[in-house]
Amino acid sequence: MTSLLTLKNLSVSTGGKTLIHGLSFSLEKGERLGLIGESGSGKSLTALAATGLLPAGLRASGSAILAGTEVIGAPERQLNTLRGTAAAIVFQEPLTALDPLMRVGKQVAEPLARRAKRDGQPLHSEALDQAVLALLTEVALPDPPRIARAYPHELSGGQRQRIAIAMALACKPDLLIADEPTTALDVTTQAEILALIDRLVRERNMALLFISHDLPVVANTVSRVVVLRQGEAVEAGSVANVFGNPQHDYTKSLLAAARSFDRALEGTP
Ligand SMILES: Nc1ncnc2c1ncn2[C@@H]1O[C@H](COP(=O)(O)OP(=O)(O)OP(=O)(O)O)[C@@H](O)[C@H]1O
Repeated sequence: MTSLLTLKNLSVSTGGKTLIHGLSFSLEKGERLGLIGESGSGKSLTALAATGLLPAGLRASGSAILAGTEVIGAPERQLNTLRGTAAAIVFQEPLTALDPLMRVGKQVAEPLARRAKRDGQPLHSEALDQAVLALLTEVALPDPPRIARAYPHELSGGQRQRIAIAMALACKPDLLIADEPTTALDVTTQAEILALIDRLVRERNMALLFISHDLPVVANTVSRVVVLRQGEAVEAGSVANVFGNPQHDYTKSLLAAARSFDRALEGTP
């Protein structure tokens, strides 16, 4: 079986500095993989490199094959097609994905229309409006017609993240990449957005690359993890193995930090 995403010896560098060192892992169709590691360990850069979205000044080498296409060195045109179909990313801060001056319904309509055209079944006017409302309903936004007319600043942080998720779904991706999708939200909203992602991934049979430093959330969301430290994978395996029987000292220290945080919250020493 060919994997949906295969990284082989992927490195990312800037100037003389290497930020990701020879990373290799693969993700099968419908599989859920977590990328964990402390801040600055290279989680986001891995996702950006895998989808050809590295910012200017950063250079990737090695291989990242997404849905059968080599991303590293691919022309922008090819990458655009791939991002609109094979993979979509939900970022930590929904405002980065949203245009502040455009009604959110129109923003969801754009990727929907693009994907429909690519599929040879173009959507226009009334049918497109209906598809937008259906997508807003799917991400459990209340009163979709009202939300569709709203501008991003008129929505709550959780509602904005639901819009960003709807825009990702509009691409009908085989792979959803969620990069710390709940970090910017309050705790109750975090739980709702996680439950939403969990449901959508299951219902649409998408693969999930889930980036987070919240280990309990990762344990509940994915089945396999890769542990990154300073741009290198130090450990990888099933959640049960890596969390239950960590081999690397760094993984042990991440787990110990998560446990002591939990104990502090419970008020036990
Ligand atoms: N555009 C850039 N130019 C130079 N260095 C960068 C750039 N973007 C990221 N880096 C560096 O690359 C390293 C990895 O960053 P990355 O954002 O992937 O970490 P992360 O694990 O996702 O962290 P966080 O959890 O804080 O988002 C960091 O040392 C960061 O400073």
